[in-house]
Amino acid sequence: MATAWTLPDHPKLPKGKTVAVVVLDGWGEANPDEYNCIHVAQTPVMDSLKNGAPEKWRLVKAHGTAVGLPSDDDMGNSEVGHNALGAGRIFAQGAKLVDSALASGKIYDGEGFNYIKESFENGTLHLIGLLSDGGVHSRLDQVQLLLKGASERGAKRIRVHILTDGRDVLDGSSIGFVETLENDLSQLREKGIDAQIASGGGRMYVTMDRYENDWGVVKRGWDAQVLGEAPHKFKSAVEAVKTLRAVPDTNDQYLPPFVIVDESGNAVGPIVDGDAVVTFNFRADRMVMLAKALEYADFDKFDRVRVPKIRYAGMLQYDGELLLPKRYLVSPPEIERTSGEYLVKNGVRTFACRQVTHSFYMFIIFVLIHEHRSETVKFGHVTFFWNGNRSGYFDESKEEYVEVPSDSGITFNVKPKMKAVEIAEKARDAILSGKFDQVRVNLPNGDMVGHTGDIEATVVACKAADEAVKIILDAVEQVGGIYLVTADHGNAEDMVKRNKAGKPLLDKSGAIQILTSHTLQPVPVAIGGPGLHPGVKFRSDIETPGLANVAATVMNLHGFEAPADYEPTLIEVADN
Ligand SMILES: O=C(O)[C@H](O)COP(=O)(O)O
Ligand SMILES: [Mn+2]
Ligand SMILES: [Mn+2]
Repeated sequence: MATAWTLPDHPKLPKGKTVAVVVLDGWGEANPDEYNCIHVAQTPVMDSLKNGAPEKWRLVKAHGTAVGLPSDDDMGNSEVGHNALGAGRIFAQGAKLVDSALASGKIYDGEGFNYIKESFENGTLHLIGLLSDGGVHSRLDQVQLLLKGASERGAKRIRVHILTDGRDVLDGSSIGFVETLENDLSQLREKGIDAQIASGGGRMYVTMDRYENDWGVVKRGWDAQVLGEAPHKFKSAVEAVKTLRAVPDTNDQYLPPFVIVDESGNAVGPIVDGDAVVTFNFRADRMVMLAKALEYADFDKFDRVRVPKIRYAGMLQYDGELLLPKRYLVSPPEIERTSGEYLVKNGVRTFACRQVTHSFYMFIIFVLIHEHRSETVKFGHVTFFWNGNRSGYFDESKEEYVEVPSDSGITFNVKPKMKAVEIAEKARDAILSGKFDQVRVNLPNGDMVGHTGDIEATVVACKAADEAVKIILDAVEQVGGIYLVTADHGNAEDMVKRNKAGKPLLDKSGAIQILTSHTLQPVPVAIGGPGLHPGVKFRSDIETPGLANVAATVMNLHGFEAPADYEPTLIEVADN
């Protein structure tokens, strides 16, 4: 059935207000203590939203089943958080879809697996991805099942190219994951399968860049994985990780690339003609660049030196618009009819097609042009993820996506303010220009600096994000607009691993265990601004709302009712 794109008018809320949608990345709500960097930081603007208008500030769930993850033990993340914010519904996410496909065995019946299987007789099966149980980009138990399943279905020679984590899991945990994998591979070897780890490196330094921020990262991985060349050579991956971690100031996230070599010093697993490759991350953003390098014939981002003729499949298809990669083991969630697409179509499509009278009215009062700003490390969050893992515009004439380049080649604790002011100033200018009805931004500081585990720097980061919010809210004030400030998941509000009672855990040496990852905490949603109808307040009848309830709320703020199958709006309008 054709989609009915026209949204009903909201019975009480007007159209034509400028709406600023601000997503604070990694900004959850937690008990105030010394490891809550948001609490420790001076954040007068966010504090005033919380304390100034209790009926216009509330918490929503940003993790687990509320955002389509397998269980409520799964922390939120940017992909699922922004997907829910933009799509207004909860879709079973990659982690869950891969779980079911493995459990039912359907993964082995699909086109993707049958394609790579053609290489099993004469070639090697290479698995490349993030080795941890973080559940954000990949999960070790899924890799274990895939190894078992592939070997039972004829893979005779297997090479695993690992990326160590320390970002979605504790730093230092990489050794345990490598040992677990080594154990599995040795069991396969006992069954006569030639299975080994072939290369590795830390996720932030090798392979897993995103949004084309730094192709050098992908090249380092390519050299090790495909060419079998790296500055460090070891006989085993456990030895590699232990040795490289012993160097001062290194951590799991930033381990240099290494290859595993045989007795004669030759790399054990370069990728060659006839091999099969699976990138086993289910999350797209940090695998798209490698997918391009593996799949595109025309490629000029770095010199690939040798481009093997391989059969390549992603765990999922990473980009539904680019159809990248062409082959994949599990179909991604079909996140369609996102709020962004609806809103664009209600500004323009109605004008262009049949509903002439209505559309003319719409056109005059609602030329909808979105402006989306963020710096490169988070750029795609308010575009790609927001739009249901889809790159590109819905209607280029009505949308503008602008990117503020990130600093590259540094860890963000060095510059915790990042480009927050630049992002906010661009948003401010867009709001003041009067050309845009929705200005959507992501402020990355709490998250990007939170992931470094540097508490002092994260406090500076939170203050910087708060200052950026002020710049944006001041502009909203000037144009008589509306704001909705929220976050995609927690991070900076809790920087320490805790026991069940909430007490910080200590490591063997008595030091606190720093939490570099996201959290299970809820996030705030605050609305306001001079353009907000005075009767608007948060409903009290939605008991456990989540991020998916935000899309209908934003549609209301633009003067529309949300589609019936969207999660309900958070707001109601009292007659006064
Ligand atoms: O990719 C990352 O940086 C982390 O694994 C998750 O962080 P994000 O979900 O905030 O991007
Ligand atoms: Mn995030
Ligand atoms: Mn993050």
